[in-house]
Amino acid sequence: MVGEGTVLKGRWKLTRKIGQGAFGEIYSGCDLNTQDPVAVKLERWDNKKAVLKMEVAVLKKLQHSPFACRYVHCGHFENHNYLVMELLGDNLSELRRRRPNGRFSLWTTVRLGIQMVQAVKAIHELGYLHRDVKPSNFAMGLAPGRREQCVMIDFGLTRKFRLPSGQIRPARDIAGFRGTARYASINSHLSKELSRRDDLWSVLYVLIEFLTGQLPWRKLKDKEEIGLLKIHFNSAELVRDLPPTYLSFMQHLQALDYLDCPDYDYLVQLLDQDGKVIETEAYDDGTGNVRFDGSR
Ligand SMILES: Nc1ncnc2c1ncn2[C@@H]1O[C@H](COP(=O)(O)OP(=O)(O)OP(=O)(O)O)[C@@H](O)[C@H]1O
Repeated sequence: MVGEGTVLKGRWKLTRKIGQGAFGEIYSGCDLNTQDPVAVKLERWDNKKAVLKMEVAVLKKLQHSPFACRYVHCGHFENHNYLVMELLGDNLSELRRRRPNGRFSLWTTVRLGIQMVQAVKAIHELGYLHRDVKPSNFAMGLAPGRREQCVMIDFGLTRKFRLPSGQIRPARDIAGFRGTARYASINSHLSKELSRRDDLWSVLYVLIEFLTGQLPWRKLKDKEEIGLLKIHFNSAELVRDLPPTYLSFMQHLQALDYLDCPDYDYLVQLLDQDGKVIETEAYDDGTGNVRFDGSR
């Protein structure tokens, strides 16, 4: 049995189970050689939806990016494949739920939003779509110097959108739903082939939830009903109570076709404008005490 207390390859000790996903289990642990904290993701060999090998491949390619979890090691042990990586802090879903009214401040949302767009840009530049952008797939760094870093995790649903020639893969007529119902794009609900714009639709839904504490379809369980409500709200109404930035963000995504490359820098600039306004207010207000944890 692999579980708490197990030592993988005489080096990585599993200390505590910290996550249970559809495809595997996550443990916090320790590198017995260096005493560094680590996280270990385990996947059983008999899992029909084995994805860890692909996840490792994408993670290794993303190591140049500060928005990716640091890769440590991978291997197999007693009927399991495993991935050893940097131990991160709480994921953004847990952090939001702990805030009053389940909301982050505009300041925190701006900081997180900019990093999420940059993380998505980094994976797209490699030729992959993430296809499951959601708050629990981002976590804050724990290591010194990484504490304000928002890190993308879980590459189990990624898909290459470029051919070796560099061209975009032709869209399949029916691709099926991919992602998580609350945050998936309308295209995913319509079973359309996903492209770069769709990861950013998920970012937009996440940011709306961060700011308002909810999405209009939060109470629905049925994927089809959620899709219909997203279509109903595919208008300015969705971002009615938010800074104008969010309407511009949405309009940029609405204008993108399957093949189009999103203007990531424009989206970052939009979010940054709100950040600048808040900084000015913080200065005027004499506090200068802006924090990253949603306390403003
Ligand atoms: N490196 C890490 N450090 C700390 N916690 C992590 C790490 N990787 C994952 N987790 C935690 O475990 C949870 C599940 O991880 P992950 O999404 O990679 O697994 P999964 O099996 O693909 O899950 P799901 O089916 O929910 O997408 C994350 O939401 C996060 O809270």
